[in-house]
Amino acid sequence: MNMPWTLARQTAREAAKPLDPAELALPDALGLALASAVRALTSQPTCDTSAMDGYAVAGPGPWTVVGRVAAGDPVPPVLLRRGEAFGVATGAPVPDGSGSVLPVELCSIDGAQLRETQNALAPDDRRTAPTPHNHQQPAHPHDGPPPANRHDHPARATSKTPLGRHIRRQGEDWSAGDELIPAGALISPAVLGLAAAVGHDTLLAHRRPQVAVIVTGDELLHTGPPRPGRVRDAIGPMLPGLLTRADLIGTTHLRDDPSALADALRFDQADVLVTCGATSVGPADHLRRVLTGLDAEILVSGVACRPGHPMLLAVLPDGRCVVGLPGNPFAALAAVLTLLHPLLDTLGGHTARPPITARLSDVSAHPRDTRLIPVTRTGGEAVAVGHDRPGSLWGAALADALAVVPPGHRGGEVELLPF
Ligand SMILES: Nc1nc2c(c(=O)[nH]1)N[C@H]1C(S)=C(S)[C@@H](COP(=O)(O)OP(=O)(O)OC[C@H]3O[C@@H](n4cnc5c(N)ncnc54)[C@H](O)[C@@H]3O)O[C@H]1N2
Ligand code: MOO
Repeated sequence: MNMPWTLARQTAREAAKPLDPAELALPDALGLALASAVRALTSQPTCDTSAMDGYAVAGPGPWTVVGRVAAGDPVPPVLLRRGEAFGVATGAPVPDGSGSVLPVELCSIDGAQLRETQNALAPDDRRTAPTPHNHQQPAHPHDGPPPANRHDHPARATSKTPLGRHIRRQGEDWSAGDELIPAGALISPAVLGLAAAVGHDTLLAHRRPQVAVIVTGDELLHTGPPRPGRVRDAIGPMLPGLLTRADLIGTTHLRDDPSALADALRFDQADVLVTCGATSVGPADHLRRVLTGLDAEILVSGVACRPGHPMLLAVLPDGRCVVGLPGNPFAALAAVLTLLHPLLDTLGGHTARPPITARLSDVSAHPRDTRLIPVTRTGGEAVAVGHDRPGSLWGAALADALAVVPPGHRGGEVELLPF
């Protein structure tokens, strides 16, 4: 009895536990899943900071320039008073008492005398340091309103910087201890950059699953054109690009020989063994018998879907998983998306991918089985590309996803499995 498609996918997702986490240098964590949340080690900015090259000013102009601070300098140990200005670089700390920053192109300097050449400051920006009771919100054009109560810099708690134009307020992006990215999230290039920005040198990430592939079949060729009785292996070349959340540590090509298959399945360096072919009931289809001989627990033995119904998922006594892909290449792709991807996501500690959906019309559903149909997607519409016989990857090669068409579906939204 074939298992319903949604249950098969859920079973694959729950077939294993996430692999052990390790503390990894940032570059080594790319593409893995976070085993613990990324938290900020400091506030950002760590102090009130200029967003422009120019002059921090206090009160209305003209102003007298009393000093200069560059990016990389500590907070200037001065309190800016009405009528005073301080040269600042983008990213440099502004002195206490700064009302706003006047961009260098909007002012003129004559000796130490600074004037606005255009009306760069809003009336509110010409203020001096407020008391904590009339503390203003920042008006930096690139930033939204800051969260409340972000003044956590102990040394500056009594003389808070006035918050004016082009001043990025201490802690306006985040405070020390804030959770920025949850556990289970994919460590993308931007996550690495963010982790570095908040002070991390390493991240705790789940180990990437190690996958070994076993391609079986007396009839398979690995070079040159197919001919009567012989077919080119299409699954071996397809698989590496589908293993984006795993390491492919080896590919073995076997004749249809049960003892060779059993030996290959004893390879203990892999967390997951992916077999290709031998899932069916023909005389050379040994996979189920071999797994039984190895005392494997077969969790999924056939799925109510087209193509790919003989697909299989088993767990060996030592916890390694076996995913059996049917020999027909498009059926093998369907099995990768149904069983292998959810299993690898779980082993790698990734949270479930949010479902992607699109409207799909003009396809006929099957009365009992889920159909997996190659589609292209434009906006919210999916269009079937055809050429979807189980032995042919033509349709899949033209597509960017498989649409999941449940039994009896009468049109409307369907889930898409991108690849
Ligand atoms: N009596 C039945 N026969 C079959 C059934 C069934 O229910 N009852 N199911 C059919 C379906 S559906 C599929 S899918 C296949 C699955 O077969 P196997 O997993 O056992 O694979 P093979 O028999 O070895 O090969 C099937 C087919 O695919 C070609 N093949 C195999 N490996 C590759 C490869 N790496 N690259 C390209 N093509 C490959 C092979 O030459 C065969 O043509 O069983 C049906 N039969
Ligand atoms: O799974 Mo088979 O026909 O669906 O290739």
